[in-house]
Amino acid sequence: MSQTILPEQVPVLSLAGLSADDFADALGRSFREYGFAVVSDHGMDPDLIARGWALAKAFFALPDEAKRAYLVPGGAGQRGYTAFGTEIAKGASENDLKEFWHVGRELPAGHPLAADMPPNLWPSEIEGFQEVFSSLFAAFDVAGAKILSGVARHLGLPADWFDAKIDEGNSILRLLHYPPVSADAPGIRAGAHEDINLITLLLGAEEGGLQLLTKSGNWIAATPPPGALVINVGDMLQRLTNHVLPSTSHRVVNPPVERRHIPRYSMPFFLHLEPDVLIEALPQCVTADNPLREPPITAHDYLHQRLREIGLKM
Ligand SMILES: O=C(O)CCC(=O)C(=O)O
Ligand SMILES: [Fe+2]
Repeated sequence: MSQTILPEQVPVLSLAGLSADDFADALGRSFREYGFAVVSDHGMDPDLIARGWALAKAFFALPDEAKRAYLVPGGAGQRGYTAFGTEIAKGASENDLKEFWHVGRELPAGHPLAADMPPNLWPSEIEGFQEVFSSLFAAFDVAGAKILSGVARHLGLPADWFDAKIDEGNSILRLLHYPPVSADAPGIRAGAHEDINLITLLLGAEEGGLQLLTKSGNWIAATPPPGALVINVGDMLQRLTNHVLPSTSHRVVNPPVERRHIPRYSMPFFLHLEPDVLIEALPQCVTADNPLREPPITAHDYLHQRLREIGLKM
């Protein structure tokens, strides 16, 4: 496989600037070709996002010992803090050069899905953290539902087809910090992997380093305009569409030597189905040319199988 980085780019689509049908069409084409789409004018409040960046930076600047107070033993990294060097891409030999914080969906006490969605932790050192990231979680939920409505239209489904399946989905907002890298650092910031969930909406990729693997086997850089979302198909949507929409390998490479002192921050929202939803290939995606690839599985069972593979669950 070639390691050359080609100048090819995933096109930028304006969510506000296109009609619902045109957006669905352009999104579907981008997802089929790249498993990725770059979406501007997504409606998320830029001031809220700016506050989120400031608070994420403040949290990661805390001493290690303070951050480690928010590790959740046995929690499979699903809430609170995961320390530098814990996660490893499936099949990789080096652990990733990153630390992160996870915010999940807040459910009322006694909710039937509480076993799947434990309460969040909030760092008491950082004022406003809970308020800002709860609001950002809600904003990602809204943006994600709009994107999935486009996916539904593209697949010939009713525009609201996903709504009831994601309303209380086990989605996760991840605040990522890739610290400065030493000149001789082994490995890369995040090894090549595919995301487990339905779709991922990512802020912060304008910082550089994110690359995706094209169908022809070349790595290309994701280069969104400032503030745009980089959105990718995860394994669950790939499975639901019988691989018509591909879950594409991506990675975060180390910066060139002269930029290695610069940390990188990003914010992916892993949009999940509700745990009991059965992921079963859509009939319109199973054809003579593309026979059924994988059997049905619930979102819950699939997630836990995958968490074991990436070192977050024993
Ligand atoms: O930080 C990035 O740009 C990508 C992060 C990512 O792919 C992930 O956390 O799954
Ligand atoms: Fe990813």
